[in-house]
Amino acid sequence: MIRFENVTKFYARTPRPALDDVSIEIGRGEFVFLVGASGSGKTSCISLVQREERPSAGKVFVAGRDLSSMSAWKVPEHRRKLGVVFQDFRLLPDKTVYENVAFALQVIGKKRHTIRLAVPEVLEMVGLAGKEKRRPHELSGGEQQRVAIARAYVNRPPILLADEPTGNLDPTTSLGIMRLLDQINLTGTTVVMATHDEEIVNQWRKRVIELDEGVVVRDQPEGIYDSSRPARGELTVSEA
Ligand SMILES: Nc1ncnc2c1ncn2[C@@H]1O[C@H](COP(=O)(O)OP(=O)(O)OP(=O)(O)O)[C@@H](O)[C@H]1O
Repeated sequence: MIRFENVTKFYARTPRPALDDVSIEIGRGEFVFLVGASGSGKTSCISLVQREERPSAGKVFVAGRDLSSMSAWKVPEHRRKLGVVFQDFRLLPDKTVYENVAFALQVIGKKRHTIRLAVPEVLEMVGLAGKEKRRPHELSGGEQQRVAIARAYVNRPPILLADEPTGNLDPTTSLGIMRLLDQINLTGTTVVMATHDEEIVNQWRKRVIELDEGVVVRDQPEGIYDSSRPARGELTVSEA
């Protein structure tokens, strides 16, 4: 579903690469935690999958398509295969919960009757039925993240990318968000979650890919994460 082939990413005016010869393969329906210290390259991986960035060397494939040879006009279609969730929710502050989610369908030209059916269904799924008319500032952080997940998932993309989705939330609220992402994964959606959240990673025991200074230092099924342990040089990449 997602394949990185020897991907190196340099940003302008930086001495070392953000990603250094990264090769990863993530299959359809997998749930993967992408872990590593701040600056290790997690967000860069997510940006490459979205084709917000392009590799300096190597290739990124998503759903069989080589993103480097994809023409610009095909990029919006590519992005429709992805739902994306961020640490800071990124909701439209003047729109209601319903409108925030509906907007994601309006911009891709979905018909009104489709929107009227899909939005309540996804809001029910994320546990926000009854809160359709609230604006983001009238919701808790956890509820705002649920709106963001509803917006990312309403078009049922085959891939959901989540960049530190629990980064602004307390542990109990984080657990609820993680349960929701797990539930989405159980519908067959591939989920890639970048996180520092040791508690979540260690509790859920899913595949863990660890980055350290842009290098994959660990790829482990049912892995754990200990951020206090120096990653590079102490661990080897297993054939997962
Ligand atoms: N647009 C950019 N321009 C220049 N350097 C960048 C850019 N984006 C990221 N970097 C650098 O690339 C490296 C990897 O950053 P990245 O954001 O991918 O890491 P991360 O693991 O997601 O970190 P965090 O957990 O803090 O979000 C860092 O050294 C960062 O400073």
